[in-house]
Amino acid sequence: MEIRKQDYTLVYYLTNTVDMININNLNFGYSKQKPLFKNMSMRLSNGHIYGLLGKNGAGKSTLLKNLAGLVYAQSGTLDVMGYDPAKRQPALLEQICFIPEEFYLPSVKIDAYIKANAPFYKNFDHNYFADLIKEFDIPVEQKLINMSYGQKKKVIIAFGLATQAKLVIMDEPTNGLDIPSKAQFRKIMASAMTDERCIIISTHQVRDLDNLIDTVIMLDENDIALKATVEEITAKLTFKKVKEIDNSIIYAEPSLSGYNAVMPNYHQEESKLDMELLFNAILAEKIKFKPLFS
Ligand SMILES: Nc1ncnc2c1ncn2[C@@H]1O[C@H](COP(=O)(O)OP(=O)(O)OP(=O)(O)O)[C@@H](O)[C@H]1O
Repeated sequence: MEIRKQDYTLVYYLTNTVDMININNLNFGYSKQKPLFKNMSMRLSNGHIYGLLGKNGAGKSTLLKNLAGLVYAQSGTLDVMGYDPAKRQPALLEQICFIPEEFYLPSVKIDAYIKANAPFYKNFDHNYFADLIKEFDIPVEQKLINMSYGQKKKVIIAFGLATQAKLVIMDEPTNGLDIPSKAQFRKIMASAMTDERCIIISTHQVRDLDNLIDTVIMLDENDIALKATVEEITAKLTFKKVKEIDNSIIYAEPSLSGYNAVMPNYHQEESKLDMELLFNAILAEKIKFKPLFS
């Protein structure tokens, strides 16, 4: 059997801790007059769960679509496991699981759906899929089209994870999930994480991702406003409740008993990252945060 250079490249990417995604000077806009990303550069590696945050319209879904090869850069380069996703080569596509925010499922039962779609993924794990469907309590005898939005979402999450793809991209995966399902989702994602995988989850539901993501990426004003691990963030910043505001505080929001505040972590205090507070803080005080994370 002939082994192509690209097969070697893929094996290399899947067996080493290297940049799985390398975005270099990406320029993208749906029209030339309205650029969405300007010279964006970023590297993402395996073994991480990235949380992608940003205001409505910041470009989260668009960035994910660029990575999945569903829209194309105007200039700059995008390298996903050694491939250009815009070329949509099968060897790369079978290593990408993209769970979009909006999706269509056909008028068939799960069995027929799996029969039609699983063959595109040579590592598809049928037993794991069956376990996930059971755990998510999906009515297997019902046609997909007649399922509730949350049930459909759980089917595509289960399908996506069962593909065993190395790059898992999820756009607002917890939207539409009920409270127990969100907890199941967190548990399933934590166990789906392996050293070879890179998981990117875009969300507004930051509390749903609490304790799951290890790196925060925040998009704002056509670029990356922040990319930092939770460890880095809590090493540099303290999140705490205070009674009064003083000069040490970078950003604060009133709470019932005073303020929820973010301040530099001068004394290596341990605190828990409040992602919602961080998000609002960076939007409000981007210039003050920039030197801390550059
Ligand atoms: N197919 C499209 N054609 C033209 N403009 C688009 C298209 N898709 C998205 N946009 C625009 O691109 C911008 C970014 O949209 P995108 O959906 O990527 O943002 P988002 O950060 O995911 O937003 P949200 O949090 O609301 O889901 C928005 O201004 C949107 O109107």
